[in-house]
Amino acid sequence: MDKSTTTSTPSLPNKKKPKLVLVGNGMAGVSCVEQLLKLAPNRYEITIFGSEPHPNYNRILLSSVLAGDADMKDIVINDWSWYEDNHITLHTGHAVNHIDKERKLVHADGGISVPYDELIIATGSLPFMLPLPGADKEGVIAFRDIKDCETMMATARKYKKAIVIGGGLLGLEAARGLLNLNMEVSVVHIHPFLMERQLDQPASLMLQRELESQGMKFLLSKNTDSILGKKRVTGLRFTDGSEEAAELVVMAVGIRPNIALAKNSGIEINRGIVVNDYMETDVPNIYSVGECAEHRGIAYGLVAPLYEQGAVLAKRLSGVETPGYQGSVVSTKLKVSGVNVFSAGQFKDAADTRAIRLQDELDGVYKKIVIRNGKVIGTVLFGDTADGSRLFAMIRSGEDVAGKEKEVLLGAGAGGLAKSGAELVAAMSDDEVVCGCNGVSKGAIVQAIQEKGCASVNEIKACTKASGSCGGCKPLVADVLTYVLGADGVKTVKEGICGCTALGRDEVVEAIKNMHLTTSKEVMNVLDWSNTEGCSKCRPALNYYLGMVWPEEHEDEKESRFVNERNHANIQKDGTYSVVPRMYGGVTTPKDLMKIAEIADKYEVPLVKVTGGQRIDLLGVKKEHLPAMWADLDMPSGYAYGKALRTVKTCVGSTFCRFGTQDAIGMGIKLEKKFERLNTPAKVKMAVSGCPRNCAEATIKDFGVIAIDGGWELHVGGNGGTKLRGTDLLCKVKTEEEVLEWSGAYLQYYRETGKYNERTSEWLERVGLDAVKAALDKREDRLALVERIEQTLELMKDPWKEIVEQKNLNETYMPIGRS
Ligand SMILES: Cc1cc2nc3c(=O)[nH]c(=O)nc-3n(C[C@H](O)[C@H](O)[C@H](O)COP(=O)(O)OP(=O)(O)OC[C@H]3O[C@@H](n4cnc5c(N)ncnc54)[C@H](O)[C@@H]3O)c2cc1C
Ligand SMILES: NC(=O)c1ccc[n+]([C@@H]2O[C@H](COP(=O)([O-])OP(=O)(O)OC[C@H]3O[C@@H](n4cnc5c(N)ncnc54)[C@H](O)[C@@H]3O)[C@@H](O)[C@H]2O)c1
Ligand code: SF4
Ligand code: FES
Repeated sequence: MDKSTTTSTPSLPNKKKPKLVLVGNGMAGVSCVEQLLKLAPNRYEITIFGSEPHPNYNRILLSSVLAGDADMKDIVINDWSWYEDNHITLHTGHAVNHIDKERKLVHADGGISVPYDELIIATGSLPFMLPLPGADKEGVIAFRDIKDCETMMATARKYKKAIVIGGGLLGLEAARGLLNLNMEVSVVHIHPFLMERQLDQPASLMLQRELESQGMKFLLSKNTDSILGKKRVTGLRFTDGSEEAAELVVMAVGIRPNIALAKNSGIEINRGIVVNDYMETDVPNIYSVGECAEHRGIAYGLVAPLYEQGAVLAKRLSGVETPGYQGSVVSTKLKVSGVNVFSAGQFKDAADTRAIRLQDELDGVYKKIVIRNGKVIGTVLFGDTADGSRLFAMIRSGEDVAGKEKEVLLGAGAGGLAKSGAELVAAMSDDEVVCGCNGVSKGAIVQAIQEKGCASVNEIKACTKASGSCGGCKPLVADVLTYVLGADGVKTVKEGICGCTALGRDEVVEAIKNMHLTTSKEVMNVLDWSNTEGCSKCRPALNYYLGMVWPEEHEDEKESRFVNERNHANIQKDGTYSVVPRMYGGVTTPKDLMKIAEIADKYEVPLVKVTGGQRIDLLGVKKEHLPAMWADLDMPSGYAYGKALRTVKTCVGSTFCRFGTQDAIGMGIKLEKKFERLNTPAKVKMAVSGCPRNCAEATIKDFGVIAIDGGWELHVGGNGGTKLRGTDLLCKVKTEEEVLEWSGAYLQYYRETGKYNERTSEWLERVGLDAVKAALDKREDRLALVERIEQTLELMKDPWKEIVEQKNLNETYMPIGRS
């Protein structure tokens, strides 16, 4: 992306045009110029100075570049040609060092001086570097620009151990990126809770648990005292005397408005450059927008308000009337894949506020709204953030919700059933904001689709900018498209399974089959992966696809699995583990119960809990006790951590219940014994009820069996989690053998066509019930699928049995964090 330090394109000679100079070629300043060019295309002769050697790029997406989900070339917002096309003179690699207010001149490094009539200062922020002894050592960096990003990527090729100081948005995104680059990462945070500026304590704890399960390590309530090492950093020492080794230290402890230029030029500053509602400084014809500007005492650090500021200034400079900038309520999302966090407004409790909270620790969902005087003033969402834009719109509009506060929190889920994306969009008002970064409403997107013919997310981006910054609103933009055009009208734009490839799931699986690829390395080489090591998204997916296509030849690549699967145990929030033995159909015996009790006692298990899946969870187990506990238990693993069959819940059925028409327990045990250990694209839950009263809740399971007079109903695609979905009826059968045949064929069809990480509820929505019925309708097709699943099932082994049968338990067992 680097070109030369200076690209100078003389603008069209026009003496009458006033000269506009922009200092800072970043997101806020250039966005203001873009708007100005739209409002008054030929009004100014424009010059832009940027101290970085790049054209205008999307700083936000540096996190995605680091994580391997985007390429440097993807993050350019305005390429070199944009400046030329708009007759803008661009000086890159040249910092402006002084403003001569009297003579209206800017002076830049390299002896360049340029006169101005109007001047915009948009110099952004500087990362705050803790002034610690040793902070100047090699390997101690910030995360702010392309250079930092490149340094991290190069460091990861040579070194193994990184520490990120600061558990805020930036620190966590940096940490996730470094993990993807195969570094071991510890995050040092001064507070006891992560992202304390954006989250309350419960959400913060859930976030920590999720990130720990991804392999991140946290050192909380830690204050760094000094940076160790000679020339290069070797570690950190903390004020409590403890030390931690590191070969790379990334400081992400906040930012400071970059006001040096304004300060040395005599422009009024406080924390930032002080501006009024029209973004004017105290000096005539000098304005400021972006992170360097301080408006009504606030210097913002997110793009949405900065773009609003730019829009106001563009109007001011083009003579379009504007009420001025009134300040912004901000919302944030963390850009870490697999983690949904949203927070907006004033979400902390105060004496004059009341909050409603909903916490579901099983599915990892937390929702909170804060109410003052009948109005929503803040929200925190974890796990399920679908209601974020609706709640944010309420906060911004100040709508009176007195009396219906609970409805507001439960939102789309109220009344029990989750709504589809298109239904959610239908319920949104036209002025509700879909893209927070760019302030694009549902109405504006609908207009772009209906009036400008946009038929894909990319075309909408080009037209409205929606989804062009952090990208977090892409799914919602896609939902608006589907809502307006219907699924058939939407252009399918090819998207790869991750940032390492443009190939989609089906193409990758086809290539694995046709080219007989049996290892991830082979797939990545042959299919030209851009990142030869793969990333956290494609590695586990490839491991699954390879195992599905070549059950015998493919050797499970343990290092590609997520940490819980790698360790055959669920890590808990306090760093301990849970042990869940299988209990087929929820049935146990006094002997097994006594054994479990003895073991719980022997290993001082702090909590013994009966789970929703009808088994017993031993919680709070120390890692070093795991192998011995499993050896003592001598019971099969319940796979409570895996993308595999979890449980088969049963009711008592005809064995004891007077309503029962069939043996639900017996059927459930058969199913569980048949499919235990089977790898599936995502977790699978089953249930069997002995009559249509359905006490085992089979209609919210991936595969539900309900006894009816003379047979069984087979239900599919249910989900009782965050996105509640009732099952669809697949078929009715007469015998238990038929239940086993249909369930085997159904599961294998899901295994062969599902995307990795896609639950059956999502898969069924995507492929359609009719397609599934058609695939299973003919007996010969069903038997072919059953044959393939049988081949796989024959090869499955109990992981803990294997581990405990090894001579040296602790050596064989792979601790968290090591592969
Ligand atoms: C990794 C990362 C991820 C982020 N993710 C998000 C996110 O998800 N959502 C969100 O809303 N925000 C996010 N942000 C914050 C967002 O990027 C900033 O708010 C935004 O870039 C600020 O824009 P700006 O124009 O004010 O400053 P900048 O984009 O920093 O631009 C300022 C430019 O001015 C140049 N400059 C400085 N001084 C001079 C000078 N004297 N002469 C010439 N040029 C000069 C600088 O080199 C810089 O290029 C993220 C930031 C980072 C670093
Ligand atoms: N997804 C996003 O929206 C996103 C992503 C990245 C960056 N950003 C923006 O970039 C800017 C910088 O982000 P940031 O996370 O550095 O800023 P921040 O101020 O939000 O967070 C800094 C964190 O560092 C912690 N901290 C401070 N001193 C510390 C110390 N000595 N040791 C350990 N921890 C310490 C603080 O408690 C705080 O939580 C912010 O404006 C942020 O909004 C946004
Ligand atoms: S589903 Fe029917 S058989 Fe099973 S427990 Fe309930 S009432 Fe009894
Ligand atoms: S919300 Fe960030 S790009 Fe739309």
